[in-house]
Amino acid sequence: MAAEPVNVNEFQELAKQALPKMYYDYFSGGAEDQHTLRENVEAFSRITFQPRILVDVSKIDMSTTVLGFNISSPIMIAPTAQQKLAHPEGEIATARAAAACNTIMVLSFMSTCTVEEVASSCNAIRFLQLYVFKRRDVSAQLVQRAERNGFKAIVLTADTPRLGRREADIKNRMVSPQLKNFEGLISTEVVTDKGSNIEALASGIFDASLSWKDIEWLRSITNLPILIKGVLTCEDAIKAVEVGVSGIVVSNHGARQLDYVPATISALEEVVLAVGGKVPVLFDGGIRRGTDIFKALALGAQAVFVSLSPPTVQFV
Ligand SMILES: Cc1cc2nc3c(=O)[nH]c(=O)nc-3n(C[C@H](O)[C@H](O)[C@H](O)COP(=O)(O)O)c2cc1C
Ligand SMILES: CC(C)CC(=O)C(=O)O
Repeated sequence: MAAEPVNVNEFQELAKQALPKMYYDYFSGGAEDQHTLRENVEAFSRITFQPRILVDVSKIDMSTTVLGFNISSPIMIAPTAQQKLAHPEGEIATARAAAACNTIMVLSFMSTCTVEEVASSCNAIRFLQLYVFKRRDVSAQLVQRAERNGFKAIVLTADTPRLGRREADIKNRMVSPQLKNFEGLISTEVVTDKGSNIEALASGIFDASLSWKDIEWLRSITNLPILIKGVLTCEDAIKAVEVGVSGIVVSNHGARQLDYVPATISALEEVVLAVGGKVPVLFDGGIRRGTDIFKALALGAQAVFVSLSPPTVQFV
């Protein structure tokens, strides 16, 4: 029998063997040259520690609080779309994992299980990630369904006016299934014989005109706290605080959007300094080990998101 995997990279290798190439490439790939994809991981390896010795570490409490919710450790689950492509139980299995770990799951707006299915599957603390569609009424309906079903916050993804150019998806003609959340509302089943169907889907339905003024619109349709995901600069961090968001997520979307943006760990400190403790700063991108999380916390993140790409989804 093969030895048990002992780290995320080894899980990823197993996922590569288990998944159809089209899906593995979708889950693991980045945009264009994948420069930022590599940098997200490599920038962590350039940060080293100055350890102090003879400190009593016999009792460790890793629990923390995010938006008033106590979680067992500063590790939350990032929104990742279409999880049933990796495992038949999809986002329900992820929610159960979040509940078992006593942490927060952010459900992707483009999930394969509905908000109702996820809500009734377990008592995990759930936030909903939001994409704003050209059909604003569809986005609004989903936000309101999430609110009715006990979701606790909205995480507005602000780095995806169009989908990043993911060349593996173009070559594979990546397909996009009909997403159950939108049945009867809008079709997500795009069929194009050219390139990535998922890219065609995003350019067809995502509202590329989304801008700062729309935070006001979002506030008008929900009472939930709003976090903004995709901040990489002090300028945008200051704006986010000015428009009154409840939290900021430093993220480059796992390097799947604009290539050649900085590794997120390189952008974290300037955002933390600009925010000055006014709202919590969360972080994702390139985390593969506990020491990566320690580095993000040391640079001022309140907690991190890890993405459940195939490594974990397939084998939890
Ligand atoms: C397969 C996959 C799907 C994703 N889907 C979404 C999504 O639907 N919404 C979103 O805001 N971010 C999405 N992301 C980005 C993640 O939330 C997160 O920002 C990123 O994966 C963190 O980087 P990491 O993968 O290196 O941990 C996705 C990432 C992956 C890998
Ligand atoms: C369906 C996609 C728009 C989901 C996403 O955000 C991603 O694949 O990065």
